[in-house]
Amino acid sequence: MAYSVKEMFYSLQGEGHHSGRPSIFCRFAGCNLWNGKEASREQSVCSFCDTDFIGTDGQNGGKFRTEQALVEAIEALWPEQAEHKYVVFTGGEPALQLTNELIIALQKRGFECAVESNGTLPLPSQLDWVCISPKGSAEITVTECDELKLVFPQEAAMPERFTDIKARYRYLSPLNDWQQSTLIFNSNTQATIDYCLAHPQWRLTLQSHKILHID
Ligand SMILES: C[S@@+](CC[C@H](N)C(=O)[O-])C[C@H]1O[C@@H](n2cnc3c(N)ncnc32)[C@H](O)[C@@H]1O
Ligand SMILES: Nc1nc2[nH]cc(C(=O)O)c2c(=O)[nH]1
Ligand code: SF4
Ligand SMILES: [Mg+2]
Repeated sequence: MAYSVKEMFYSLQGEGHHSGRPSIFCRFAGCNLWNGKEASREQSVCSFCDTDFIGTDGQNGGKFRTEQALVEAIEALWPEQAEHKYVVFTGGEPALQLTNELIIALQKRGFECAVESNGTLPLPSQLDWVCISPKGSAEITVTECDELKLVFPQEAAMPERFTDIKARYRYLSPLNDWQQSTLIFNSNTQATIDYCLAHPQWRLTLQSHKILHID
């Protein structure tokens, strides 16, 4: 199986349950809910995406023709000799490309494998951590996850719609301006705080990498 990767980098997980954890991000190209072009953003099912996932031209990006080639490129980004290896597959929508073969090959090299997915497509069974982030009116087909991380508020995807999804943790992440790489306190942040206080099964998470100005 060949993989199209927009970019790969080593940083701290900025969002959700593993916030602060050193992680390699492997960002696959392409998404099923938006083609990535500004001209079609408004007509898309997902219209607030903050990420460029078109093509393979980002840092450490490229076309990887085999699992082995991608495994080696990921391994090369982890600090030498260090343990607690962790890779987060994101995108774009990683479910379009991610396979158990890739995950198992990385696990053999000592990596835990996590995914950030919109939850509309089936995911490989061997993942160590599954984070689902529902988008607008898109139907969620994943029924169980480790972490449900909902961008808030979304008219067609309010938290009550997802009570049937089994999740170890439920987070609300304030909707941020996709044109801004800095996190600024705004009315969405306040609305998220208010919703969590009134519905304590939900916890606040912030895109902390946008506060810290790291990748
Ligand atoms: C770019 S997406 C890629 C993974 C997958 N397609 C998804 O949507 O979960 C990575 C994460 O960024 C979040 N995200 C994207 N745009 C955002 C925005 N404008 N404000 C807050 N979170 C955003 C998504 O909800 C998701 O949790
Ligand atoms: N630091 C950092 N944390 C992240 N968590 C999820 C991200 C993503 O774009 O999927 C992301 C990202 O792009 N950077
Ligand atoms: S589903 Fe994820 S990658 Fe696709 S457009 Fe929405 S936020 Fe971006
Ligand atoms: Mg991001």
